[in-house]
Amino acid sequence: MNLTSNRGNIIKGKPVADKISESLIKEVDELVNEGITPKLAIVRAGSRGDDLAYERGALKRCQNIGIDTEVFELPEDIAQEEYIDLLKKINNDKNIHGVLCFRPLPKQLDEKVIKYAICPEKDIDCFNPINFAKVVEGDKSGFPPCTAQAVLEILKFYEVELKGKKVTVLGRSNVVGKPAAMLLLAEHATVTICHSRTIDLPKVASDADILVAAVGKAKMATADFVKEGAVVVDVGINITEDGNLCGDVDTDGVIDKVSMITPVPAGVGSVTTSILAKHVVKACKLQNNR
Ligand SMILES: NC(=O)C1=CN([C@@H]2O[C@H](COP(=O)(O)OP(=O)(O)OC[C@H]3O[C@@H](n4cnc5c(N)ncnc54)[C@H](OP(=O)(O)O)[C@@H]3O)[C@@H](O)[C@H]2O)C=CC1
Ligand SMILES: Nc1nc(=O)c2c([nH]1)NC[C@@H]1CN(c3ccc(C(=O)N[C@@H](CCC(=O)O)C(=O)O)cc3)C=[N+]21
Repeated sequence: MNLTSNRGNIIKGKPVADKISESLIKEVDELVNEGITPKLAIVRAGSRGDDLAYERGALKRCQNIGIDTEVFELPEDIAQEEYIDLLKKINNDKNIHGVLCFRPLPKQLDEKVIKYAICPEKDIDCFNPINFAKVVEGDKSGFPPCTAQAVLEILKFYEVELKGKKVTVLGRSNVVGKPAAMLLLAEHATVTICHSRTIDLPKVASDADILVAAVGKAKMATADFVKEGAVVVDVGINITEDGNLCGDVDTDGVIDKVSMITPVPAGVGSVTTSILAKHVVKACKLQNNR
């Protein structure tokens, strides 16, 4: 990538997402010609705002690529047995190749039980521990969480060297922080993971060549979190008082220090949905021995 200056480059998700979509359109075309249409099932209990935002983006992306979708909308107070019965039905449905269960689950549902109910072959957002273990082992045959994978795809697209680089990940959730750290480790980065109990966050963060913020606290990472010339990937999606989206990084405050930074919106979020689509196509091909 030809960057015009070595400071303050905003690296957008769209070119990364477009490149992935373009090759998926061709792959889906070939499958459809053979009578196979990849299909994604989305399981949503209740109507949380961030689930709906992801759902809208995912449906639009799949539609553009030619992937079928079906949303299973459940009441927020759905009983555990019913939720598991639905997953069993999806597991047995040959026309559905991938399933996305929005997380966190409503509190009456026991994640420790439900995560085993999705068969690993259709588990395209890494809910089942089998797929999570593969991420930790560096086994690429599974499905890492789409957002964690999106972080990697952006860094690769913009040719950011990872080997031997110091990377700090802010956040250790199973959906984003922890798997992103494992994927970066597999690329031979030296990874530090921070969380709410980390002492002197700015010091640990500002030691990094690459900073990944996945905390869920609007503009928390200020200029003192960032080393001169660092690359910053802002995963956070926070809704501000005026209804706009903002990241976990105080972009205005850090822009003059960084070499590259992903924006919010139009950064990691737009790549996440294209990875989701990529995983559905991969699952579909594996299930059809392609
Ligand atoms: N771009 C995209 O496509 C996506 C974006 N997101 C966004 O990414 C962000 C993170 O999501 P997710 O991982 O699900 O969030 P979680 O709430 O599950 O995890 C947040 C993590 O941040 C840590 N944390 C919270 N507050 C602090 C603090 N003050 N200092 C240091 N660490 C802190 C927590 O630490 P501890 O473990 O100690 O509690 C936890 O590990 C959110 O903004 C979410 O909206 C999520 C999915 C997709
Ligand atoms: N199993 C699971 N995996 C998730 O990754 C997951 C989840 N559950 N539950 C909900 C949260 C929240 N989340 C969002 C993703 C994109 C947008 C979003 O706004 N996306 C815009 C783009 C935003 C941008 O441009 O940055 C779009 O796709 O058009 C919002 C929220 C995922 N999550």
